[in-house]
Formats: sequence, C-alpha cells, structure tokens
Amino acid sequence: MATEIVNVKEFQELARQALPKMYYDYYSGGAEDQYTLRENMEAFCRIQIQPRILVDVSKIDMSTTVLGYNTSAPIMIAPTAMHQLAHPEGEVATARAAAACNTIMVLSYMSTCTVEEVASSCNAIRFFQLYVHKRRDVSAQLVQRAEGNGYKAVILTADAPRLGRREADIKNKMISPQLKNFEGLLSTEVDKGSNIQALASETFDASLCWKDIGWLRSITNLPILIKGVLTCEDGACLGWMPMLLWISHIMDTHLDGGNSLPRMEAEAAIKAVEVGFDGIIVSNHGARQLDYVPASISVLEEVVQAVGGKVPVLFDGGVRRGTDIFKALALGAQAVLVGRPVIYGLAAKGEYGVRRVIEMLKDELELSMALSGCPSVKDITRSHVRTERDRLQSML
Ligand SMILES: Cc1cc2nc3c(=O)[nH]c(=O)nc-3n(C[C@H](O)[C@H](O)[C@H](O)COP(=O)(O)O)c2cc1C
Ligand SMILES: CC(C)CC(=O)C(=O)O
Repeated sequence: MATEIVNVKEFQELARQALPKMYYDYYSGGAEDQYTLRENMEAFCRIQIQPRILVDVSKIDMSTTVLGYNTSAPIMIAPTAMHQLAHPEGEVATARAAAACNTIMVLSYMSTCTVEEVASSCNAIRFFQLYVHKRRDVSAQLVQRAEGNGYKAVILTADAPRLGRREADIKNKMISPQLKNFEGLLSTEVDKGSNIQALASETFDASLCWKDIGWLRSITNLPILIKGVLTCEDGACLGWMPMLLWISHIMDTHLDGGNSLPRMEAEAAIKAVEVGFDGIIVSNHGARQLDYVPASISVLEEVVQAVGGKVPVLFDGGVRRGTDIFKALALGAQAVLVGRPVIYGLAAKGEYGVRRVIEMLKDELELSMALSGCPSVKDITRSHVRTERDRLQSML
C-alpha cells in the first residue's frame, strides 16, 4: 500500500518520479548557483511564530478578499508556464482545482491551454499574467482576449527583461511546446540553443520601463498589478543585515524625518503606486531570474511599509507550509501565491493533485491560526512573528 502523502513537499518527489528529467528540472530549478532558491525556503525557517493563548479559536475563518473578490483562504495559484508538460489536461486541470478550492488562479502568458479554453472550463476566478512582447500588438491582443473572457486582473511580470540562466535547461536543451495562444500570431518554434531561452529572447521586450505603463493602461480597463520588481538589492540588505547596516538604517531614519525604510526601497515601492498599479506582488520569480537576490520573504515587510496600505501587497516565493503563509500574512501580505507545489501536484495526480496541494496548505494554515490564537485572517498581526531584524534590534 502506498504511504500517505502528509505534506506539500512530498509531492515534489512524486512529480520527480512522474516527469521526464528535462521537465522536472525545468519546473524545479532556479538560476545559476540556486542560492536564492535555497534562501526562499530557508529564510522562512529564520522567522519564528509568537502564539497567543486562551483565545476562542473554536471557529477559524480563513476567508479573505483580493481586489474585492472573495476567496476561501489567502492562497492563490501563481502564474507558471506550460502546465501540459506536467499533465495532458494542463491549465484546465489547474483551473478546475482552483474552482473546487475557491481559490484565485493566475494564468501564465506562456500557458499551453489557451486563455479561452481555461475560461470555459470552470468558474474559477482568474487573473492573467502578462509578459510584454517585443511586438506590443501581440501582448495587447492577449490582454484583450483575457478581458473579454472574464479574467479579472492583469499581472505584469516586471523581473524578466531577459530570461535568468537556468543551467539544467541549457544542459537538457529544454524544449518548449508550441504555445496555442500565439497560433497565427507568431512562431514559437525556435531551434537554436536552449529553446526556452530562444523563446524568451524572441518574446521579452527588454526596453520596457516605467513610462510604458501608460500604454498598458490604454489597452485594458482591468486592474493591473506588478510582479517582481520590488525584490531589489536594497531591500535585501535588511533581511540579511549585519549590525552595521541596521545602525546606518537607524541613522537614515532620523535623517529622513521618520521614514522607517531605506530610501531606495521606499522609492521603488512608492513609484509603483504613483504610476498607478493597483497592487504589488513581492516576488523573485521563484529564484529563477537573478541569483543572489534576497529571499522574497526577507523584503516583504519593507515593501509593505513603503506602500503604506495604498494598494494590496501580495507575496510569492518558497511557500511550502501553512506556517509560511501565516508568516507572510503577519508581515503584511494580503495573500500568497504558490508556484512549484501546484505543478508538482498536477504532475503527480492531475486536477486532484492540485486540489490536494491547496487543501493541505489550507489545513495547515487553519491549524497554525488556531494554535496561534488567531480566529480570522485579520487577527494575524505583526506581533505574531519574530524576525531576524527583531532579534538584532532587541540587542541594540
Ligand atoms: C516552472 C515555472 C514557471 C514559471 N513561469 C512563470 C510565468 O510564466 N510567468 C511569471 O510571471 N512567473 C512565472 N514563474 C514564477 C512564479 O509565478 C512564482 O513567482 C514562483 O514560482 C513562486 O515561487 P515558488 O515556486 O517557490 O512558489 C514560474 C515559476 C516556475 C517554477
Ligand atoms: C517560458 C518561461 C519564460 C516562463 C517563465 O517565466 C519561467 O520559466 O520562469
């Protein structure tokens, strides 16, 4: 008899067994030395939870809203490319699982099922992730198809002017399938070098910058969120801060007239709000772009402070446990997105596997809330966690 799967991480091994090596490596891998890939998870381990006792937790309510849409828990499905390499039903199976769990799914621009196929497969709340194509008309058409098919928001991924260097994909000569969304629009059959690399360099418009957001606004009425730009080196310093940097930060605070953030990071976050984004996703793209950027959990709080509640801040990177979700919420995220675990569930057991992954995370979050004295999501506060920065501060 097969042993019971008891946590999300165990789906990774099932996926490894189920998938051809080339695809498993593509899904699981990160950039270059994979330092940030390890950090994304290890940084969670350095945050401790401070529970409260004797709180009535006989009922736990995990429900929340994201951009006004109700969801059963603050857990969303991150945009990840090419689900049909994991399972023949691809993104349709993922969307059905999202619908069954009452969770929001973000469809990748690089999906293998089309925007329309996913929309007509179920009633999941769907957002659409966008890469801005060198040919702007291609991106505009995709956004308009998404809007016409009931997707509720556009998520602009801003951390990929070029593709990160994923060495396993280079060695494996990772091949991308034809992406049906682009049929008739352009060819994705490129056969030089790493095909994924060639696909990305054909696609990504590396000239995209802040001033182009006006163009994006002009092609859609949907809310637009920005994903990935705020996990910059400036924020990273704080997560890993040696004592010296903390002292200089305190000095900055005084020189800055009370701004509690390092100036560069605050500027980046505020800029995103000023140019009119409707939400921010703190993300390092699952450590697949620039290696040696900080774990995204270690910059979350600075971004939340800089944004000051003006727009929602979502979070992704390394979420594998309910306690990870609890920690991200305590540090100010409105919800988390989950990338690889969803793919592992899909590869191992199709739609059912994705459902199990989400259910397991929900069950773990519910238990974490009960054991921490938090009957609802809004009861999870900053004082429920203790970070490295808190520990260093207490030594001053
Ligand atoms: C295989 C794979 C494909 C991805 N494809 C996309 C994509 O098409 N668009 C995008 O914005 N992010 C993409 N991402 C990044 C995810 O949206 C997300 O930021 C990341 O997976 C979160 O980290 P996690 O996998 O540790 O949960 C991808 C990530 C993986 C692992
Ligand atoms: C096809 C890739 C460009 C999709 C992606 O964003 C990724 O693999 O991280």
